[in-house]
Amino acid sequence: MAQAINVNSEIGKLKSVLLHRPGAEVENITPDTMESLLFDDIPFLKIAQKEHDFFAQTLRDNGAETLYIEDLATDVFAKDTAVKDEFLTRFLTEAGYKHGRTFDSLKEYLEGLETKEMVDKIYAGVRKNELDLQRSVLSDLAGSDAANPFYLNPLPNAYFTRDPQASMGAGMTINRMTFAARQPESMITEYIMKHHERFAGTPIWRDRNHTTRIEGGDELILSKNVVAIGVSQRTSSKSIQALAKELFSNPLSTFDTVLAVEIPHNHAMMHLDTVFTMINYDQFTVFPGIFSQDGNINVFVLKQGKDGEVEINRMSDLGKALKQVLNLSELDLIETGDGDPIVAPREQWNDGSNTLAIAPGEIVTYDRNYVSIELLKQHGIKVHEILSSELARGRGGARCMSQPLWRDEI
Ligand SMILES: NC(=[NH2+])NCCC[C@H](N)C(=O)O
Repeated sequence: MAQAINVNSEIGKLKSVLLHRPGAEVENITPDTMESLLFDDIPFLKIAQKEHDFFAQTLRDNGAETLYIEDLATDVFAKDTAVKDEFLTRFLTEAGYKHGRTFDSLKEYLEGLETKEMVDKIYAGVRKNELDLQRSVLSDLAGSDAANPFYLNPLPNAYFTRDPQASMGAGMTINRMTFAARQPESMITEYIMKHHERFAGTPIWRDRNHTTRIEGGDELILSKNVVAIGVSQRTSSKSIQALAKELFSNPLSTFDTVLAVEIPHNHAMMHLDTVFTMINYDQFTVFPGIFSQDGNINVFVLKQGKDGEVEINRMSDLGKALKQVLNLSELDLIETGDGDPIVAPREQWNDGSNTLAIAPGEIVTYDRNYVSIELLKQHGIKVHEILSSELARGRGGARCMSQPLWRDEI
């Protein structure tokens, strides 16, 4: 069985990447649902798609195969109706439907679609006016359920393929997402990893069947041995400790160190990769707002201890911790917005730190963050600028919108 995933760094030449093209789900956001759907505005889909296509073409032009998760899901469900049936049953159950009239009608509706159309509908959501269902129970007539125009909510965050899963070495984590708006996304990943022949035999370091949460924006592969994970609004320390234990004990894993980095818990900095990314052997982007007045930050170095336990060493200097775990004598922390008190928060908000390295010292990032871009160039980084006016309204950048499947070794 060929190895499907190989991600042992953040900077190795990007050869294969998982994407999702924004679809109808993005225009199924309303002002009332924007916040619960984790968006800060409603993108204009046509432009968001053009921008995403430009992003994907930039990756292809620089040697990466672009795989779309909706196509992989279609492959799986078109090939095996029993798997499709099981998926729909679990998907509807997780959406809160018990077996009965609505459950049966929804399942029949989705099963009646061509498979690709069904997958698009799973992402887009199912509106109540798509089914002619008699509403005979009170919850259909009054209260929050009645007010919701959807039987199945849209999944507008799906184009941020970084988060519901995380490639790590030769394996993957399939993530228990924090908010209900995104939890269904990783079920699609689960079915692809389980049933798509391309991923047969891929080790799963942690699956989504947990109560403690973790999201891929917090999971950075700093080297073959070191993973950095954010303690953030979206990832709990319990998940990090459990994943570290798995990585240290699983014979298929090469990881022996986890760097847990505690960042502010808020929407703007929801994941570690919104404030910190690795862009070269010894160069990183960093948003200065994650440090205290005296430049400190909570960093915990987790290593294999005695009897399978995890040993934890606390540090307060990110640079020192990175030098220690990566065996670097020097390093270059490049500040978002050149550290300016106005520019830095503005460009961090629009993902100026959320860069995607496609090779050592070569990144893709949103064109709008021109102060950060200028500074990166001054530090010798090759920058590919991508369009961002509509995509950025989802509060994610180039790293958020990509899940590497294969990177060349560095
Ligand atoms: N890796 C990232 N920074 N992902 C950004 C995801 C943005 C998305 N609206 C959310 O709140 O989940």
